Amino acid sequence: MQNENPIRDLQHIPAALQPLMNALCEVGAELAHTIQRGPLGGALGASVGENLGGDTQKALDVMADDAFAEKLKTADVRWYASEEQDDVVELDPNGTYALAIDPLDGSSNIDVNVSIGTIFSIFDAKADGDASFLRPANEQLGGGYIIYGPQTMLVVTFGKGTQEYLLDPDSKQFVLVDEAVKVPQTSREFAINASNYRHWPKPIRAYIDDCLAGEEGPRESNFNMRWVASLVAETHRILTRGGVFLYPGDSRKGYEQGRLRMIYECAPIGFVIEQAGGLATDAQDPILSKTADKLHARTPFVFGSTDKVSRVAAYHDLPEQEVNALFGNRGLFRV
Ligand SMILES: O=P(O)(O)OC[C@H]1O[C@](O)(COP(=O)(O)O)[C@@H](O)[C@@H]1O
Ligand SMILES: [Mg+2]
Ligand SMILES: [Mg+2]
Repeated sequence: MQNENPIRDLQHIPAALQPLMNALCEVGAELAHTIQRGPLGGALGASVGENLGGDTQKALDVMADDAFAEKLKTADVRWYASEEQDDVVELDPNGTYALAIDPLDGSSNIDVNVSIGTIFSIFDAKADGDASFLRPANEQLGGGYIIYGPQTMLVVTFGKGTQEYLLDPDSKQFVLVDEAVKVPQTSREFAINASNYRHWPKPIRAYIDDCLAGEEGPRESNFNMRWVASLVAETHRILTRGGVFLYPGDSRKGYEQGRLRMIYECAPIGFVIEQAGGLATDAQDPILSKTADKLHARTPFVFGSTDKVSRVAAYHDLPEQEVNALFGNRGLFRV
């Protein structure tokens, strides 16, 4: 499948970034096809190694990484930083851009036919590879993701709102379907891996306790819970119907800063969410104000509808006796 322009509607994409975006989408469309063929194309979920973050690499992780790195060599990209590579790789010494990527997000869902994705972040290239990425997230030129689900979609921002494109299975082109995506502000859903409850910091436990207490608790309202275990799928749901996502730091060894990686997961998702009118933090401070201190650095991550993300931050400012109080006594948050 070859299309001269994998993206049909280019009007929201800065001209200089169009070759890069077309390259990303060309590989994205090919990956969507590979994923749809599933086991007919080989054992996509087979374990093939381990990356620097200690995660098992699946065949599709490596396949996706190879495909993006190869295609981006001819798309004006100088520096390539991938979840699946230990160090920054130089693709084109004359390239203008630095691209960070999670080639395949939600790897644990490959074999279970649940939505997975690709997350990417674009900076202008500096002379040094590492320095091109170890900088404030608010210097991103663009950020977004491709979700491979029942529909394959591109969601991206270049700092002027968030746009959404659908891969048309007939024309095999990404077609603009929403030029100003907005995070709904009214929602009663939260997403967190609740199996880690006992490891969470107290303010996170208190926030979730109060959601679980429902109508009888200080929120005086019932909540619903979701956990897909694909960051792209959680993001897409929150962009569509609001809510809040939390992956906090916790007391497990290696999880002090949570699980998600700053440069190629949290920074671009935070950019997309903020441009859609939501908020993204490290549980307290804006994610876009943060700078990673190393390529694969992790960070706690909370994002979604503004009031909910602000409330999570506010729980961190509660006096000790309020955080420890049973929900019925957490007076500050009644109503
Ligand atoms: O298995 P856990 O701890 O619930 O973590 C799930 C999270 O891990 C991730 O799968 C990490 O991404 P990768 O699959 O790219 O490593 C996220 O998509 C997801 O939000
Ligand atoms: Mg990921
Ligand atoms: Mg990944």
